[in-house]
Amino acid sequence: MSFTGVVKAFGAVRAVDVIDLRVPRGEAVALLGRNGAGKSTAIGLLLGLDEPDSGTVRLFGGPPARAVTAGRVGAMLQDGRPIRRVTVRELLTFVASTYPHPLPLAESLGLAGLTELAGRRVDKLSGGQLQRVRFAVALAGGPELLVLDEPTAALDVEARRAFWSSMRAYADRGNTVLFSTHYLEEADDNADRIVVIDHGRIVADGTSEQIKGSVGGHLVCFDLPEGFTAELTRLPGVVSAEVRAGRARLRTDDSDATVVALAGLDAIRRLEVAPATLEDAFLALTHTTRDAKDEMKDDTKDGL
Ligand SMILES: Nc1ncnc2c1ncn2[C@@H]1O[C@H](COP(=O)(O)OP(=O)(O)OP(=O)(O)O)[C@@H](O)[C@H]1O
Repeated sequence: MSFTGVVKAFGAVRAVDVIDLRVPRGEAVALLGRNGAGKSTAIGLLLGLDEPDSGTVRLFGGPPARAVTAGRVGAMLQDGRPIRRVTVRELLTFVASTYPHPLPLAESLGLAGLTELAGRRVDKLSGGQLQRVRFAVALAGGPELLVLDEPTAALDVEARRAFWSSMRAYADRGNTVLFSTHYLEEADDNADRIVVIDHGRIVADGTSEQIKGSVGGHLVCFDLPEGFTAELTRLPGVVSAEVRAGRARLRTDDSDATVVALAGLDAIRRLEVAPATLEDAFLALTHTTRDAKDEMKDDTKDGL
């Protein structure tokens, strides 16, 4: 799957603002971004639901519509109302019949945790159960690429855990999975690779460890001593620093060197060293780009 120089605007909003991305077969990729970052738009382009203004999207070497028509892609999108008066089994049997190489019904029911609910009417299910039906519909055709837009949004803890274990089992068969989520720990636990989008652009792309490392792999926190004058961002390893209520929070890619330097400055007060979480990295990445953009806008305003 590939995006090359892809742009998609809605009026003045550049929802996707030059994306280049290549995903090889068999990878499980998480797409992260704040509300309105451009995830759903990118997914729509990938599925051929929308055309880019410029650039190209390719699926299995051809246009998305060809791969979708050939039944090679399964998608679980955010909306989609249930069809009335059919049972889960009837719905999945029908969907599977439209694909050339569907999964056996028992398998899609099992993977989605719906075996017990097969005889129930789709329009009588709870929100979380319906979400599992959407997952089963996405799997029914036995797709080589599974695209999931916020797949766990309505699921309770247990259903969520079961969902990820099924997703991983499906990816382990050599299938590609692309999912968006706002639950960062889910991306951390379940993706081989994480792509962070902000304002329609890719701001980070790598394994969870690489992304955490790119913004400083550890956080070093300490109370600033009276009269401390050293410039925090010049300390060894420090990538960024902030001070709140007299307490310094340093992001560092070499916490040992940072702590040794602080000791040399006799600055150790209530010291804490912790590995950065994906959430720390995400906030650092998305705030930086927003602030940079806002500053640019302000500069432009000043210039006018
Ligand atoms: N059909 C549309 N018409 C006009 N603007 C749109 C349309 N679809 C998306 N947008 C705008 O494009 C931007 C990206 O939206 P998109 O839905 O891709 O974000 P997202 O990352 O999926 O957000 P969320 O996490 O909230 O689902 C937003 O500013 C949104 O308002």
